[in-house]
Amino acid sequence: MEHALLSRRFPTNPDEYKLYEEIGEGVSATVYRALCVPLDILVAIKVLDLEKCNNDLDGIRREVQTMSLIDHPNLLRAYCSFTNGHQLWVVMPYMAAGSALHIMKTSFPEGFDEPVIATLLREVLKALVYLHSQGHIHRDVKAGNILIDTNGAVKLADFGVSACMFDTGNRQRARNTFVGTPCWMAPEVMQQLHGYDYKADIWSFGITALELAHGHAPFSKYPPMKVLLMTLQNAPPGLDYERDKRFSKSFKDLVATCLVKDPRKRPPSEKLLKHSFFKQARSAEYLARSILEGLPPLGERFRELKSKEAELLLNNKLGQESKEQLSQKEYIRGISGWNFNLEDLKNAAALIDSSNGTCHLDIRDNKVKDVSQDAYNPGISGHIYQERVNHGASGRPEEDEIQEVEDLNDALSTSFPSRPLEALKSCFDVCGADDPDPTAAYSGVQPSAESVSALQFPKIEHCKSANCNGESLERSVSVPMNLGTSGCHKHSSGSLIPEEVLSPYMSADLERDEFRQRNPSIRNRSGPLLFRQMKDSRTHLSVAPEEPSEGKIIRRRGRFQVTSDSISQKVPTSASSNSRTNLPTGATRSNLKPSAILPTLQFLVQQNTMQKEVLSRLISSIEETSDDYEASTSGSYQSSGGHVREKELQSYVVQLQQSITELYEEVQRLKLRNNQLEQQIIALSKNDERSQTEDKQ
Ligand SMILES: Nc1ncnc2c1ncn2[C@@H]1O[C@H](COP(=O)(O)OP(=O)(O)OP(=O)(O)O)[C@@H](O)[C@H]1O
Repeated sequence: MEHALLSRRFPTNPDEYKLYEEIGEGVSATVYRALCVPLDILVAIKVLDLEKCNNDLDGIRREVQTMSLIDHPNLLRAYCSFTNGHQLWVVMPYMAAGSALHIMKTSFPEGFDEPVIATLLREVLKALVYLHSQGHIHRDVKAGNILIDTNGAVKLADFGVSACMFDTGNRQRARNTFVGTPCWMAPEVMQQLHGYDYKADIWSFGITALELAHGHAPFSKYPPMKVLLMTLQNAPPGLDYERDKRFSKSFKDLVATCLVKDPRKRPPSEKLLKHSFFKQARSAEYLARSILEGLPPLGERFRELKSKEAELLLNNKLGQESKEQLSQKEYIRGISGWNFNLEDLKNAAALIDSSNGTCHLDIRDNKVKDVSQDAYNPGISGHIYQERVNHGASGRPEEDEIQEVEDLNDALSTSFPSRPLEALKSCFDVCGADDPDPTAAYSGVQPSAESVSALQFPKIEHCKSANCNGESLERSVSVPMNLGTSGCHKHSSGSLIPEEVLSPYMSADLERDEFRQRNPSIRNRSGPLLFRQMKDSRTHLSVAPEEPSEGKIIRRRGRFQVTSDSISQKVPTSASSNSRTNLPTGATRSNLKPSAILPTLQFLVQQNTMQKEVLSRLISSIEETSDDYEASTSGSYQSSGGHVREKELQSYVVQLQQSITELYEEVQRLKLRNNQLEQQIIALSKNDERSQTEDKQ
């Protein structure tokens, strides 16, 4: 039936469609229920405003061609698409029950029962297995993109034309809207250091599992900046043993398996599908019976949701918490978190007018609205997501030891992110406003009237690795000068440990640094933020010295790349995976004497102590700074001098935060190395003892 429909010729003339009510809204599009008049078939039409997307139609067309090869029952595929004036219309099957998110908002605010979740997730996972086997990354897995038909059929939606356009165009110039929270975004995508691959979908899948279990995604009540920091710095979210008693052990295990920060440790989708959790998945009929019965029509539900939102905006008071409110609101709209960029965050920050406590939010169409302080839905927003260590990571001594620093960071991120630009730079490797704009030559593309045929729905993204002129922002450490870090005069760019000591153990880093020195203009800008900025640098894509160790690119097609599935077969680059790589150059197990390694070890221990001192200085410095800051903001400190001081303090706090992040990483790295060295020494001592005994005999 479905194939028969897909093969029918859907008209590409807008006059042959009758638009009914609105049934959904995304970042850049509005979705309508509609009738295809000549075929007498109900459809959904996604209408994108091309004028708002500084778009690259050729790029879209190429992608669309690639996507047309995709065909799976769990992926929502478009019937056709065409331009109508400055709009792009995408005609697709009408999924009458709407998204899992909408269903939850209407009838299951606390989330679904486990068999329902298992059924939904199994279908989504089948779609991911297919996509990944084709070398694609969906990149936008979330409850808002799980669409359900009245018969209980489940399809993963959102081919992300909007995102494609944004990713390949210069979105900042085109829109002044703030886009979503990064709740579903994998840490490696946020970091933008080594690119990402299909394992990013596994993370989003884990977050979606939590979303379906609780009715909202982890951190959904927080502003984007905080979500970024929490995702990067805290232990991964998970199902709590106590609070989530209603869920089985296997569900908890599934979530824990997906939400591992190291993408290499996440299972591929194919393996995940074999997880025991999916044994409880049931049929489409079961789904229809258990969650769709009695649901009001989609359009009605959507209207209700919108009016609730409007009511909330009108009724609530304004104030400090409005940042959380923003995030919650965007979440409710089911907005994608993968499309935000620096400019958006700047705009969002600018809209938070801290002077009078009023917050204006421009979500779409440049409409300025009042946003209130109180939470949208006490049931949701009052439910702060408890961070917890949900699997093997738990109780890691390193984490305990740096908890202080994390807490400090957390406190910082709670208190200052009204101007997140600088702080964002520590999380992302992004072009700031000052960066040369590679798309500046863009002169406004007028969409041609020709049809973009056979659009496909899954938002598909490849691992991007591109370059951008400009100073590298990544890994920059800037310890404030007044901290008096006696042993650590090297305040910028990387390790606090002298290179000659570290170099034998850091060959990968060193190679990367060397590469950078040889190619000063080249930065790793992989991921969506990069691609957006670097569409004209595609020739550099193949130069991938910093390509992730996994998901090796096998071939590229347009903006897609095919990655290797057999991650496990790859040579791990982590220090722990091959102790030999950690030995000093030229040393092997057979000829290394403990005495040769001891000085290095002692030096590392010394460095560790030094860094602890630096950390405690940082902590006290930040405490002083916070006091200053509070004093300056709480009093009648309104003069322009005060403003300048405030700015100085903010950038100082940002510097401190960057330093903490770097130091934290450094300490962890050192600890790992120390452990390895210790183990090597123990092993070598044993060897020595054994050979001495043998010699004696
Ligand atoms: N084919 C469809 N049938 C029924 N409802 C749909 C259909 N397509 C989209 N919707 C509804 O419209 C909403 C918005 O869809 P859209 O794909 O534009 O946005 P999104 O994925 O939430 O956002 P983004 O564009 O940021 O990824 C969906 O969450 C869903 O509820």
